[in-house]
Amino acid sequence: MELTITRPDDWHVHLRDGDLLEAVVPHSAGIFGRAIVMPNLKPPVTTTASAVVYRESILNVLPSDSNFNPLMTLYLTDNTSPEEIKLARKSGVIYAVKLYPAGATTNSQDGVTDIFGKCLPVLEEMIEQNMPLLVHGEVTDPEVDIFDRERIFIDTILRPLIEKLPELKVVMEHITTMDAVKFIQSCSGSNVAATVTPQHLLLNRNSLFQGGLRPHHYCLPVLKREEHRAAIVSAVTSGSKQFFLGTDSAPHERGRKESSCGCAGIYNAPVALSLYAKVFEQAGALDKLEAFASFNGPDFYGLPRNSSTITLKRSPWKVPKSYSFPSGEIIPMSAGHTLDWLPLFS
Ligand SMILES: NC(=O)N[C@@H](CC(=O)O)C(=O)O
Ligand SMILES: [Zn+2]
Ligand SMILES: [Zn+2]
Repeated sequence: MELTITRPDDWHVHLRDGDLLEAVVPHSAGIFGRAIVMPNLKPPVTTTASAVVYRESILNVLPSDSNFNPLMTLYLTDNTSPEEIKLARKSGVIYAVKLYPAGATTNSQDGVTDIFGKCLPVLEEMIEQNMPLLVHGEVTDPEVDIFDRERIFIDTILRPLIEKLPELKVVMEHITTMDAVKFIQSCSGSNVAATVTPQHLLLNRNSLFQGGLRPHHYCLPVLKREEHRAAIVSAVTSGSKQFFLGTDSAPHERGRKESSCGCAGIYNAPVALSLYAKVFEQAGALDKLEAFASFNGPDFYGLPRNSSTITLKRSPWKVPKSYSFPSGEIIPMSAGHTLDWLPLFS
């Protein structure tokens, strides 16, 4: 059996830089037409000028026959100016601005400390320029239980923000809870959406401790209870246009994951599409995969859908145990496992 769909895009990916960039770009570019590229490098991509340079470095490592189009983002800080948003729009290569609450996740230390106090003029300019805000939706207060950080972010920051600026386009990235599902569904109109990762559709928090501590299942927001996973699966397989594909593929060198203080992030670019297909097949909703993977994202961003296609063959294939690159190894999600849907590269 084969399934041919419009070529999907990845609306949330970390391509990193240096030799890690070189190692991971071909995996994303082989499957996806476009990708929204996260700006949390060291130092972060806070200006249009640095986003343009970063984009060039991605284009430089693309396989020669690739049409992959990296859609760049700016990293929002307390000091981002409305002028920078105008420049970003004018550049023609920047498609969104990313909110990392300071301290919430990998390389977020330069993120926003007080969105209402520091960022309203920038957000108003984003409305003007029709530039979406992408949100890592977790509060950073260390007193708040890590499993509650997304829910409390919705109540204390996201809902008030959307009430204050209803015209702002907002994507809640990598949602992990039924609270987020309900919140997204409660936002009427077309301005609020969410991306969903393969790991949050397939794994619950038990997978962090299955037979021992599993650093390769650790990402942020952290995996939640089974009831949350099930709610996210129902939402994406319902056919709602408010949910779309964003892998959050986030490679870290093996030693940085398998460590006494391991980094958050799951590398899933080579397996993501196969895993999404598995989720939709298990839910009896394979007919809804194409909209989730290839239509809802571009429709939300106001971009054309891709004109090329990709074919998935229902044929078992074995995921490599690791990928080597000059400074080490990266371990993909489902490493060493057999998956059912094989993407045929075109
Ligand atoms: N998801 C993660 O666990 N990590 C991401 C950052 C992020 O998306 O929050 C990373 O950059 O490693
Ligand atoms: Zn994040
Ligand atoms: Zn991410």
